[in-house]
Amino acid sequence: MTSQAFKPRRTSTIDHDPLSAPHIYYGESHKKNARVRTYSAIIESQGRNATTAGLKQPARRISHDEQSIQPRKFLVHVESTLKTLLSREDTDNNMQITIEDEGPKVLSIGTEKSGGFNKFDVRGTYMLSNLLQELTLAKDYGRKTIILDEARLNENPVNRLSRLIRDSFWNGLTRRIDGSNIEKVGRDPKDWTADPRPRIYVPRGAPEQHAYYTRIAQEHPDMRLDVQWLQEDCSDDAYVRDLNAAPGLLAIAMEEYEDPETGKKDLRGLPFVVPGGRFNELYGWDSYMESLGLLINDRVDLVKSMVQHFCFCIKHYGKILNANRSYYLCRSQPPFLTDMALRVYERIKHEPGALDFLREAILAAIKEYYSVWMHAPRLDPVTGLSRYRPGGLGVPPETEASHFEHLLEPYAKNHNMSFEEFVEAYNHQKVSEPDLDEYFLHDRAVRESGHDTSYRLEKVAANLATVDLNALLYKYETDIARTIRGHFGDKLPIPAEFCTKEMTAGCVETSAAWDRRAKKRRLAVDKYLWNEEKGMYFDYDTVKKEQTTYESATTFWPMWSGLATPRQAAVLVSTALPKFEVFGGLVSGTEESRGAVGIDRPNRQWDYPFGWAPQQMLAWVGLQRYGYEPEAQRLAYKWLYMVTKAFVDFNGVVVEKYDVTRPIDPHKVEAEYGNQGSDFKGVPREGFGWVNASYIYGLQMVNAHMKRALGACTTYDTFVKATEALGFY
Ligand SMILES: OC[C@H]1O[C@H](O[C@H]2O[C@H](CO)[C@@H](O)[C@H](O)[C@H]2O)[C@H](O)[C@@H](O)[C@@H]1O
Ligand SMILES: [Ca+2]
Repeated sequence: MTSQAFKPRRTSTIDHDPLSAPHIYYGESHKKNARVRTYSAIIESQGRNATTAGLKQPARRISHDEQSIQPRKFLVHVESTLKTLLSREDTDNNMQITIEDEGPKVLSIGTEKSGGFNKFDVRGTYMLSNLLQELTLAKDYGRKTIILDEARLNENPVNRLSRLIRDSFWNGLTRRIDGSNIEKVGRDPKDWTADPRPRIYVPRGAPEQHAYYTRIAQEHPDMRLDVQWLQEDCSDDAYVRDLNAAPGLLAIAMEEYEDPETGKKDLRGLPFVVPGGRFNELYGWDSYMESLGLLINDRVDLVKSMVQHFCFCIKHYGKILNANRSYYLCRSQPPFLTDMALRVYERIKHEPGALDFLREAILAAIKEYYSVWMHAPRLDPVTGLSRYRPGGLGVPPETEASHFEHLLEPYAKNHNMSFEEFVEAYNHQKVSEPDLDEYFLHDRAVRESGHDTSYRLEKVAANLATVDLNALLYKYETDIARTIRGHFGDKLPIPAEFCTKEMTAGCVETSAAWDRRAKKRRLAVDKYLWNEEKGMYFDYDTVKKEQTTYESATTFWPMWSGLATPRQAAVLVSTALPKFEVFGGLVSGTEESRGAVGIDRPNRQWDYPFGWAPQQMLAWVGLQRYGYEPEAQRLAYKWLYMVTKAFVDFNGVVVEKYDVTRPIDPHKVEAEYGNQGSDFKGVPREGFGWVNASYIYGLQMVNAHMKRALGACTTYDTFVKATEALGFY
């Protein structure tokens, strides 16, 4: 095979940042720098005989540029290199290059300096998968030939992942709901109907949005946008069930803006971040978790608007929704609004309107507190504690079709019906099955808790005063007290639209009442949820009137919210922490609590051996709050190492959850609907919202030594040995 050299038009002194974001690096301005007249094809076919180890030999080298003092750049023809790379290295044909592929793990590509004549070996899974990612991006931008900096291929993985999250993933996950975007965000991978189409439900209190979307639908008939009013009482169980025949988005906050070109005023959706994968809408607690990373990445605008969306939801739907789809209308999620709003306020307090923003959020949180969490059916009047206990009827439609088969098949059989016939009859109360009613009451509560699903909660969730929820409400109470005192002169008048019947006479809130509520909750939590003997918190069954025994990582949430006393915190660290600490950080629950799993008792994704970003982040913050800095850093290191290693070995993967006991491929989780975030072609574009955030947030917690060690993919044990040997710790 012969090789023809390029004659590049310029030397390699391009004035650019080799690690700039893809739209800059591959976008128009960069394009002109890589115009070439000819291209020398990669030598691909030689040396491909199998070795004894079953691996293929690298392609034959021509001339190699092994030595270079200048940062190396390559001159690459995008399409042909992609083709060669995939055919040699992606041996399991999943459009990713991972440690499971059995290719030669080396590809020679032409150097820019030699006009592509001399070759350099790109070696190993990480560099090759980065090459695949870069070529895929270049192709997206319509590039035929590129000059590629080696720095993009061998970049320190910690820097690379942080950079991708900051420059690409957040943008990939950002949505606005308006005419410009409704086709994208209207798409619902969970839609079960025969004719999925963009549909938006607008609450009665937002007529301007109804008029807006009606106009958009008329202007763009090709979108097939269906615009519907919601009825006034939009949480009525039967009404929400009936909407399942035509599922759709629920309208969220919009702003007025002026088109800079035409000078015309119009509405525009406020942006927000979706979790990723099948979750393409605004979620409750995911948004909070995402905000912890977004704020570090200076995306205050996004977090601020997510707070505004939550205020809109409380005003128009009566709660912060599980997510803004019609089938979530009865359901909320773990409440984090006060903390989220206060974090934003800290960043914008010098701006005009900042205090109004905070006031609006605190008023909304107060309304939510009274009317959702301290109200029937979620409030347990005996203990004064709260439960996840949403309304709703029938089988949750958004789950995987097979999720309830095992449970429902026997009922269908008894009624002599097919599975589908039975679900239809049961949902519309044409057959009565009280046991199933009870089952689904708890199932809906499991989903409201965000911990869907887990043997901690199955068949009992709606009766539990959980540690998690009550720790969060304590945070509301203390945040609200502190804010009223510190920002509103200890008197917060409540406008009529935020008043509920539980509010004090004259509708003025003062900090003293909120301090009392917090104190009362702490006493109740100590009485019902704290277990002195076992040295940790447990949920309390308000019907059986006893503590449960399932050991859950939620036991650390009282440290996050400041509910635990310093002594309780010390006991949690010495007694509970060792039960949950594993290879990749904290596991959701202990193996013993989960019990045996098998064909008839499948794995649940919020049980052992799985670990989730929110559990890690809340525990880190809690540990720091009580002065357990080394423990917080250790847990953060373990989690970050696991995420980094999977990212390096599996083509940049970042997923919804991890098997934190599995060192080699922790992202492989086969529970319930599988793992979200792993199914991409060539290049990851989104990661997963809360794991992205945990990565950015975690990196702020670990020290400089740890950060360096993570960049070199050093396990925690090796890191400790090395630093001990050097006398650092
Ligand atoms: O479709 C099944 C369930 O999916 C959601 O739960 C999971 O994803 C959410 C978004 O990332 C997350 O908030 C939750 O903690 C996860 O378990 C949804 O929230 C459930 O309501 C739904 O039934
Ligand atoms: Ca592969």
